Amino acid sequence: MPHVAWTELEAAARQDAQSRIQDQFAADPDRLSRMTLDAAGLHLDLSKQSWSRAGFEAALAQARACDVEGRRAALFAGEAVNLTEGRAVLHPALRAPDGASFHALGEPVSAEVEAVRAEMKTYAQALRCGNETGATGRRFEAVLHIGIGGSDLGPRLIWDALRPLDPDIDLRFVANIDPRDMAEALVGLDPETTLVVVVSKTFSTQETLTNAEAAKAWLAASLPGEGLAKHFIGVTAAPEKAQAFGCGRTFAFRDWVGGRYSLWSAVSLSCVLALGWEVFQAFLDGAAEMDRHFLEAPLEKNAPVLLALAEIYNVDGLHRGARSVAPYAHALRRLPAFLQQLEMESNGKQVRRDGSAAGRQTCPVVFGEPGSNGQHAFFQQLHQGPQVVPIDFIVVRRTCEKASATALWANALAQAQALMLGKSEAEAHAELIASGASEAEADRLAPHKTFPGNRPSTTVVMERLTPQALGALIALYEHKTFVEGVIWDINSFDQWGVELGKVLAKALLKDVASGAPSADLDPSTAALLSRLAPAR
Ligand SMILES: O=P(O)(O)OC[C@H]1O[C@H](O)[C@H](O)[C@@H](O)[C@@H]1O
Repeated sequence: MPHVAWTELEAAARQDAQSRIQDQFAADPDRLSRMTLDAAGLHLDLSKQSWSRAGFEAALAQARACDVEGRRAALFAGEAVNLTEGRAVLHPALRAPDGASFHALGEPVSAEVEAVRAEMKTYAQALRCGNETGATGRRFEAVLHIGIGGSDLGPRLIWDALRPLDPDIDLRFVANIDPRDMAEALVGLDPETTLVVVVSKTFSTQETLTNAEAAKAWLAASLPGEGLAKHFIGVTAAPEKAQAFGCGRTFAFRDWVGGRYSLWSAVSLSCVLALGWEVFQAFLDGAAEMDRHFLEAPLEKNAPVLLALAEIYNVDGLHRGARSVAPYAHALRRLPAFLQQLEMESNGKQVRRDGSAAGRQTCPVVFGEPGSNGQHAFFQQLHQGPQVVPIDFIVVRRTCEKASATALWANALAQAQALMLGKSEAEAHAELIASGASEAEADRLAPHKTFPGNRPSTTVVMERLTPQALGALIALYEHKTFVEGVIWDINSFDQWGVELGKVLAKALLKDVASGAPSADLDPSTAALLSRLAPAR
């Protein structure tokens, strides 16, 4: 396909850069109804974005010109959309209801997906009711989940979001190769009642294998050798490697499940064990509902498409290179970290699918913190910094059964309002005078108390943080990421950018082991290495 021009979108954005968001409501009386929608139990409000009606139409035209609908069909049809690795990308198959018929590169996959789901369900039931025990016959009371990147962030998000206050199974996570992570996770655990779930798509990730070995040593110190396998579960696309490591049981998934899209698979087994199958099924159902919406809703009322277009408009039209995300729910505190991997590992690319230079900004830097904590930290920059940073507010109406979350969501709404409206220097001046400041004092302080405003945001609202709502929310961002990749014409499903560092780390470890740094090290790295390497 020839490269699509950006002329109209850029021209519309130049125009919109001259206007203020709040004035768009008067200019276009339908703005609120056109820019709000409901999908899979979530409500989205994109009316505080920077686009005018013409700007939105230009963004929509860009999506059509890039054949978002055709590429979406190719994704769901299991074509090799990950073209640098020749793989299908079929995470929607993992959450589709029983009886679906997905194909990966022409091969049927749904029966296998259902079989693994059934296996997870049976195993979880047996473990939770005490039929599946450890080497000494005691029931499992804790699960230690070892994995990193896509084999960690998703399950951790699910657990934090959905865990009961007082869980009957204690779920701990270890990702970092820093031994401190493992040491903290093991505090208070009893080897006899701990199940270790080693999660790695490749089963060759250095951090995960190192931590798995450490866990093995910890278990071996107190358990009979022959029973060790009962305490090790492998979740991987390379089951033979998990068996060779000593896992007594493995749950498999295929290479058409990308690491950062794998939380719908057995990668979340630990969560299934700790939360029960019903909770996980509801989580899958929420995502499947978002899949249906993504497939069926017209582009102009399609939640992932609109979310993607708002970002495209900010990045490509208005040159905004960062986006913040603020979940106003303590239980969603890991969402920013999850989205960082999902979006930046998917779309942080500089070449098009055909290998030519993208020649433009692609994925913005994504960062965030839960609200309202972030307000007391980096929001200063969002309100008054020279750089405009669009933000997504995730608002949960009721976060807790016992207490009202009104103060929480009122803060979210107020932040979005403040970012959009701002405060002029004249207003700041008048306020200072009204509070008793002298004219000279008001002149001096007013510039410091001025807010430029006109800063865009999207608000996503859910009634409660149910498993369904969480599933829908994550699927919403997955499809948004996909649509952006289509419009930027990049492959969202490889991650070559993480490889070089791994190779160099291996070489440095070799240097340390041999005690002889290789001669071709740059002076800075050589000096740091000699400072850090233990003297021989
Ligand atoms: O699941 P694994 O094979 O252990 O991979 C874990 C993670 O490491 C890799 O370096 C990639 O950056 C991630 O996409 C992946 O999720």
